[in-house]
Amino acid sequence: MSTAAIALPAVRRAAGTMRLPGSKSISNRTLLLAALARGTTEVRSLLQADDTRVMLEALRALGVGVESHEGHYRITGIGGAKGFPVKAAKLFLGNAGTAFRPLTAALALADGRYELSGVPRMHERPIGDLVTALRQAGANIDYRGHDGFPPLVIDARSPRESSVVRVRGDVSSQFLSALLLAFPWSGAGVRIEVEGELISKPYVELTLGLIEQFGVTVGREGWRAFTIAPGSSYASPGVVDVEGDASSASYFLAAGVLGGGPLRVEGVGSTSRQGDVHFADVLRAMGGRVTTGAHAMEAAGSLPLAPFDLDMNLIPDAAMTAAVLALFATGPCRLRNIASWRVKETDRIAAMAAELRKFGATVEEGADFIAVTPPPGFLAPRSATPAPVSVDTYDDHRMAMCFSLASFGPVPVVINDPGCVAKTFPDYFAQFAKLVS
Ligand SMILES: O=C(O)C1=C[C@@H](OP(=O)(O)O)[C@@H](O)[C@H](O)C1
Ligand SMILES: C=C(OP(=O)(O)O)C(=O)O
Repeated sequence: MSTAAIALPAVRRAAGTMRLPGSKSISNRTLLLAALARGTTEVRSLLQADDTRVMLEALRALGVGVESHEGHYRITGIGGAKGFPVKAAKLFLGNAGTAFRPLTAALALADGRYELSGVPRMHERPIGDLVTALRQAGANIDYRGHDGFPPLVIDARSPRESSVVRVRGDVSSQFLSALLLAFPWSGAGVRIEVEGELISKPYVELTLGLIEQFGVTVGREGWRAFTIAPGSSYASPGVVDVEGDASSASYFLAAGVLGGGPLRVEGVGSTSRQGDVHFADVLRAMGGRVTTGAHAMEAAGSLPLAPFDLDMNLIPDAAMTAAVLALFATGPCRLRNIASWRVKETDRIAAMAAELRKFGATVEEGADFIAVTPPPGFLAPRSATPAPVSVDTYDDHRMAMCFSLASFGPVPVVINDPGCVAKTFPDYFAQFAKLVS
């Protein structure tokens, strides 16, 4: 169900401090690892949003012990067991890639019958490369709708000795992350070979770092192959503090640059493995001033912004923020190597192009790039009664969040269905309103 549109007031200034919500990627990885580990894990500062809610509900439905108290969670792992306590379940996973892909891998190595489905868009997001890889390890997975896409039915794994699994890495890094997360739990040794150029590499580093925190070291040959020793198993580290979400930080850091600053985000900084902390470099390339402490970042700047032409493959989520910033640049900007945008919450290349054009930008799109020539006059002062631009959000939280930055321009902005931010940042618009004027 869609939510009532928000009319954003014209803003000029952005300054202040905000605490970031927990990282989506770390939250869902930690929940699954805690569920698979021996022992109890206390998870602090977990992201409270749709993507983590579906993961928590799925784990509960599978019989994993989940207790919550004042925003902290205690997960009692299933440890040495090679299956989940509940042997048959239907799991609804919304549009959460970080729940759907890793749970598919874990359940494919288990011993029950599970049906996994999501929202209609999730049923258009590819999963075939992961299923193909898991079948090499004896997984019994059937497609309920179209081949290569959810929904899926997973039955108990057939024992198979093959210890090499090949997975394509050029559609989503989540397939490789899913295999890396699940195999140590199965206890079977495996060598995972990556075919094609792996995209979104920092997310795999994040996976490896968290696996290590749960006591398993993965052997690796660069980005081409990863090995998990037979007899591996996860052990709870006791407590995990989830750091702030670096992708969510991108909107506020960008606001700090557009609106003077200083705007400080707390919860993520230079100690983070999240690739999107490097969005700071993109802001610097556009003329912004960004400083990075161990667990906080601060941005300041002024208009106009310098044009950019950048490969965004390592930061596909924060890259959407950069695309909207192109409206404020003094010349054409180009975002390259972003083919994965086409298979995310919506076709983000098409959606971004359509909405930027509403502001008068000239946009060229290709299979894996978007080029934006800013609209003439976008940096001019607001005229007396400009007509508002109504932004469609395509049930994509990032479309809603990044287009809030257009309110620094010369026209009023209306964001349609702003409630879609619930996927990763339910109170985004309230936080944004507190920091801009
Ligand atoms: O592993 C993860 O946590 C994620 C990986 C990325 O997806 P792709 O690997 O499909 O680019 C990213 O866009 C997504 O928001 C989260
Ligand atoms: C691509 C995204 O989500 P998912 O984890 O569902 O892939 C995203 O949050 O931008």
